[in-house]
Amino acid sequence: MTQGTAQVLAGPPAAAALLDEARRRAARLPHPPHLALVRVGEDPASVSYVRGKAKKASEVGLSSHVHALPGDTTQADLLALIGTLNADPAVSGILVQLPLPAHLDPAPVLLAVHPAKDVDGLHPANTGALWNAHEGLRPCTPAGIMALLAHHGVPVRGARVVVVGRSALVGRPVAGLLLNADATVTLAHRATPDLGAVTRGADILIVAAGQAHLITPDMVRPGATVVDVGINRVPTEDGKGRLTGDVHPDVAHVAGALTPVPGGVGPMTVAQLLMNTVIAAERQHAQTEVTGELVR
Ligand SMILES: Nc1nc2c(c(=O)[nH]1)N[C@@H](CN(C=O)c1ccc(C(=O)N[C@@H](CCC(=O)O)C(=O)O)cc1)CN2
Repeated sequence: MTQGTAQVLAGPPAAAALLDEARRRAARLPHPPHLALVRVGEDPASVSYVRGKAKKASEVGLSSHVHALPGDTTQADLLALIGTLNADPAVSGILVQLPLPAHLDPAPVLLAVHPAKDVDGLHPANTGALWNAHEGLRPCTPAGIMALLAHHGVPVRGARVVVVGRSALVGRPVAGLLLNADATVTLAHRATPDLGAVTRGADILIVAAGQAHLITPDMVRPGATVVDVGINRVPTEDGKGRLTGDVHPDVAHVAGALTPVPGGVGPMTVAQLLMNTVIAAERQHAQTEVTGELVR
């Protein structure tokens, strides 16, 4: 098979729409929202993602600062920086780029971020709010997936959705968002027996398993919408490597619609982060107007 037939659910136009909204809303605030980007060490992917976030922030009228800490930073020093950023009224949002170096424990770090500044939506106060359908900040890639589906007119309400992958960053929260949107959700993972039998039941299949080409055409219901969250770098003959998703390219011959990799979900992650920063700034502005301080 050489040519795809599925509709391409492109990320850039959906991300541009989200960024336009972030720009419009940021301009209505008394001060530009400020995003603190915390990176520990020099992991090349993290360096590139954080640089991209800062660049996009300035494009939509947000200020940002990259706090680049050395790779041997201690847990105590990282927590101290987060404490300083929490207490700084000029900081609207804090993002700690993941993964952290192996000697650091991410759980206490994510717990230390003030929930009102947690623009990554990973603090338990925000994940709990998500699961209870209460107001809170939502994780960027999952919220970005919802925005991508909405932008391309894919209805979620009443759909049978299968999510493959149960990570805290994508699988679990996207399942929660889909439930809140009245989808019927199945959460599958590497221990799910006969994964294909489960995925073939999906009207919408969301794959965030971190395994290149895990999903093959025989695992997809004809006409289904497939969202590929995987970003896997595979070797090429020229040694440069190439990005590929968790979904085999031949799935394009079976699916009704498919997100590409690159150029699908990835750009939504950054756009949603900036939208979250604007939402956080709006809520902080509204709260300090009433109470004079930010209440946890
Ligand atoms: N604290 C967080 N850490 C990480 C998150 C996150 O949401 N919060 N997500 C990922 C990495 N990530 C953002 O941080 C991210 C991944 C991919 C893209 C993206 O636009 N990808 C492009 C391809 C980029 C390339 O060529 O390498 C695409 O898919 O088109 C943006 C952000 C892990 N860490």
